[in-house]
Amino acid sequence: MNVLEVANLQIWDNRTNKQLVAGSSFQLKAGSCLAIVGESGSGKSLTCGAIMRLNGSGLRQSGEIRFQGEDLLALSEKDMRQKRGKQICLIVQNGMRAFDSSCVVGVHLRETLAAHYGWSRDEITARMKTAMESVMLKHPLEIMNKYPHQLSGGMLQRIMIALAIVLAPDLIIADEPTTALDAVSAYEVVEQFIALRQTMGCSLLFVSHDLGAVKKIADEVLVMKAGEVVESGTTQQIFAKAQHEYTRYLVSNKLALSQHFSRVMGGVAVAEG
Ligand SMILES: Nc1ncnc2c1ncn2[C@@H]1O[C@H](COP(=O)(O)OP(=O)(O)OP(=O)(O)O)[C@@H](O)[C@H]1O
Repeated sequence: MNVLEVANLQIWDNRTNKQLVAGSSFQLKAGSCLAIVGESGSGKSLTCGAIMRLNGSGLRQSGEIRFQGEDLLALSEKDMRQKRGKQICLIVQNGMRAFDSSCVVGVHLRETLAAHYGWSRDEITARMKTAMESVMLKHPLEIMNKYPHQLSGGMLQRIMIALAIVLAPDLIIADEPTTALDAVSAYEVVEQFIALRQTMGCSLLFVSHDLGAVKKIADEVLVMKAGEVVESGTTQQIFAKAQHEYTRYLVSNKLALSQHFSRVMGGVAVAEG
């Protein structure tokens, strides 16, 4: 069964009328991980934004986006708000921007969880503490009392993953979750995503430039170029027998990055065909 079905998604810039995503279609099977790869500007984030219905009013879109069979584009904004977080959780590239810089992270976590669940403050804190410990964040209570700028990018990403663990959504969309991190933090965050899938069995849409991480985590890969899907297939097919010239170019050009990733992982040659 597919948890997500996107059919003929098209996105335009209202101001210039330029088409930014040109009719992409793909499916994500329940419990599996689909990675979207492609160079900067290929439409990956806009695709995530379209699913979450978070692209701004300067953009318009057409097509069909079905989540567990339900047409997301037909939902009222109120119903869509209920889906965000609790059923579909978005983890973005820059943890610093995801949190309100004017308050300690615990406030954001409590507000998010209180909006979806009728838990008391103590229960929320206890659940967050357990989840934060499970993603290797030491001293969670102290962390919850810190402002975002007092924490590293890797810590903020792990806090978002911990929040996702507590929210227990059916689908996690991770839009370049490791791009802003150093190699060691990126490795740790990818490990946490792998653990998350194993423990929660949730589906994952994983957008990344890091083909080493993609090879490690994804079951299937969608390759985007200039707003179009140029190829899709199993991770094995994409890395070993890519059909499209652009995919082969991406795989070979990202080799350096992947090898860096593999060094951090202790010598596993993740980028090998
Ligand atoms: N709000 C917007 N208004 C107009 N154009 C936009 C808007 N957001 C993105 N674009 C343009 O749409 C194209 C696709 O952008 P998108 O952010 O989806 O790329 P991406 O593949 O996620 O890139 P990156 O890997 O750099 O994040 C780009 O050319 C970008 O400049």
